[in-house]
Amino acid sequence: SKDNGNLIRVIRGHVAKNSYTGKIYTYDGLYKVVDDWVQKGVQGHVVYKYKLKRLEGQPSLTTTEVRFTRAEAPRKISELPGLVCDDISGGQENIPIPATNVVDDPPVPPSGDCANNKNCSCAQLNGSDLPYVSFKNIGRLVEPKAVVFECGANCSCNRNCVNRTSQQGLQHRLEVFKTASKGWGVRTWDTILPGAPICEYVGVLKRTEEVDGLLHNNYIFDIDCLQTMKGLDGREKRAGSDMNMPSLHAENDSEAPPAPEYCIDAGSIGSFARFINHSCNPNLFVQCVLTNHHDVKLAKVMLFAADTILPLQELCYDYGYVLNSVVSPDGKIVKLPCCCGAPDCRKRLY
Ligand SMILES: C[S@@+](CC[C@H](N)C(=O)[O-])C[C@H]1O[C@@H](n2cnc3c(N)ncnc32)[C@H](O)[C@@H]1O
Repeated sequence: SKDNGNLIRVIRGHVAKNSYTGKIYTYDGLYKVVDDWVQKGVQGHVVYKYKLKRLEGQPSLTTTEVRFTRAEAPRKISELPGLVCDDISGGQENIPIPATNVVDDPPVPPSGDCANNKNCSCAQLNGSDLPYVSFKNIGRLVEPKAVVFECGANCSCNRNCVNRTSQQGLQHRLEVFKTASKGWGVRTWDTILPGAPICEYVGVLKRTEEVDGLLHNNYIFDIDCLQTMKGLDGREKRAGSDMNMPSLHAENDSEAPPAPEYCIDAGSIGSFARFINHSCNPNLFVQCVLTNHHDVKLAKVMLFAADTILPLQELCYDYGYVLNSVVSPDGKIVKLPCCCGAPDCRKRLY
């Protein structure tokens, strides 16, 4: 109960003799013992009880704190009111240390998240603002970028830093399903908001020259930040680019950017991302992301939501092939009809 704003509580247990008249720290502050007595417990045992008065001059208690201190500590981290971080240690401790904030509106996490750190060098590489905003603890990409510079192993922030959005793993419930005309596809069970991260395109990292001419491998993704930036236009402009991308190819600015040197082959090993189909009117877009190094040739390839995607909609992105660019060993152009069904479908993938 409260007495002139100072909490009075009764606790059971033992208090060391020399601190009997002294002060006691509990979950919710500093107390003075104002009374004590002994009772018989229900099973006949002796129970020592102490009446404590919260010392004045401490910050006033909020209702949430009072409720919390009267109950057991919460069993699940996800149920903590005002949860701003699941584990402030970023997985470094054996037991996660959550952080809560029921004071600020909106609640902000303690430092360790670059959202509050104007000195974050990774954040600065992205321009003046962070590439992501946090919404309900999920980062969302504000706008497509040539490349996103995320915090990584060399940064002091923790695993939950908003500038590590692509490293947070799957955020939505998805299903791999058989489509009528495109083989397997992927659809969502949850509403996905624009800019939300979907997944990384995962597979075996290979040199593009190793896979050139492999017509029967449909799961190869070139690591091509130029195309990422400009969509289809990027690759078409490769031959004579006048694009201004100083951060990507400052060394040979006057020359056309080189063809992608590396690709990700999900033909034999990969994640569900390999089942995401092409659409000429996609709801995902491709974004190159750098986390632990700054080599754009080896950027991570991520898929982000381009739109609000409703439950049971199929996820798809633009594969970005240039028409007539796939040629068989005997020199014939290989064509693949598109079944995306978009009103403005280009009718062929390549
Ligand atoms: C990366 S895989 C996607 C998963 C594939 N549907 C499966 O069953 O494994 C790419 C292949 O899927 C098919 N595909 C993807 N999008 C398509 C589309 N819009 N129209 C027709 N086929 C498509 C093509 O065979 C393409 O080579």
